[in-house]
Amino acid sequence: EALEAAQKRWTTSDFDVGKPLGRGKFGHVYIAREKRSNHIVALKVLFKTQLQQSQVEHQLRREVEIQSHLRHPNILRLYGYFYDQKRVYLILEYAARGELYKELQKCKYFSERRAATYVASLARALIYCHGKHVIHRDIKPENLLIGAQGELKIADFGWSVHTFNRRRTMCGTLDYLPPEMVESVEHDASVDIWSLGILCYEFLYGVPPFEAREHSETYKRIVQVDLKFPSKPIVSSSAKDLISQMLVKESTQRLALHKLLEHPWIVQNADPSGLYRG
Ligand SMILES: Cc1cc(Cn2cc(-c3c(Cl)cnc4nc(-c5cn(C)nc5C)[nH]c34)cn2)no1
Repeated sequence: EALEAAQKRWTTSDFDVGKPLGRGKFGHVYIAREKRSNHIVALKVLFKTQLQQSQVEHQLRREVEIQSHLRHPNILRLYGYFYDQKRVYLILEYAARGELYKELQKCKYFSERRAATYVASLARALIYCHGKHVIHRDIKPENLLIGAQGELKIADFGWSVHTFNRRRTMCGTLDYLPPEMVESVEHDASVDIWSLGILCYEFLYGVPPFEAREHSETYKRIVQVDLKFPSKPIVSSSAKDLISQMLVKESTQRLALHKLLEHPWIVQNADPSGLYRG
């Protein structure tokens, strides 16, 4: 429809802009309606001055380039972008049930069925991305949104890269980084498998596995893969087995994503539709 029209020159007058949905480091996200199609979108407004100060323009260009070409039910669509004197605008898919991390904070931790359903849909989205030589590199609750049917949407490809130009820069919060990125050595698509393992642990226990008061402590626990499972909440040994196969220091030994989808814990707990209806 109108939003898909390739290379249309968008301006703010094409939209009725509504309330702010959230704020990030470089700007805000508003709910908006595209006037011609009445399509509801999320309009991400970023300030050029702040982007320039943090030298992230190249990252933003990559985010737009990568996300605009990805088409998957568990990846937030980026329909287009435009800019004016002071701001850059990203026209994004609106996720009607908001941010996953708020849902996780509210529930403290998820049931095994809900966690497995989310992990399976993220694995399918990552298989799709890796098939296009894209690694996300920043899979964490803050970058996940929930669609109208309860489906998970990966957002914010600000740290994603095309694997042929692998970078060594540090990125994202420490908690989710695998050993090879914390030690800033070469990394590949298996970094997303590590982060998905961290996410699965946090879905089930409410905290990431290597959390510590000091950065230096978290760093040590990651490189030593100091993985411990608390006695509470009670979690099945099958779930622990899956997590233990993903959080492996040697990146080539991590469970492959297509193997994850065949793991008994996923097969027995994930809803095949990828929708968690509660
Ligand atoms: C700048 C900046 C802010 C953020 C974080 N952020 C993302 C959203 C967002 C997006 Cl991109 C798409 N759909 C959304 N739907 C919601 C939402 C829906 N409900 C009922 N409540 C909320 C909140 N937020 C969405 C907002 N902020 N990233 O960069």
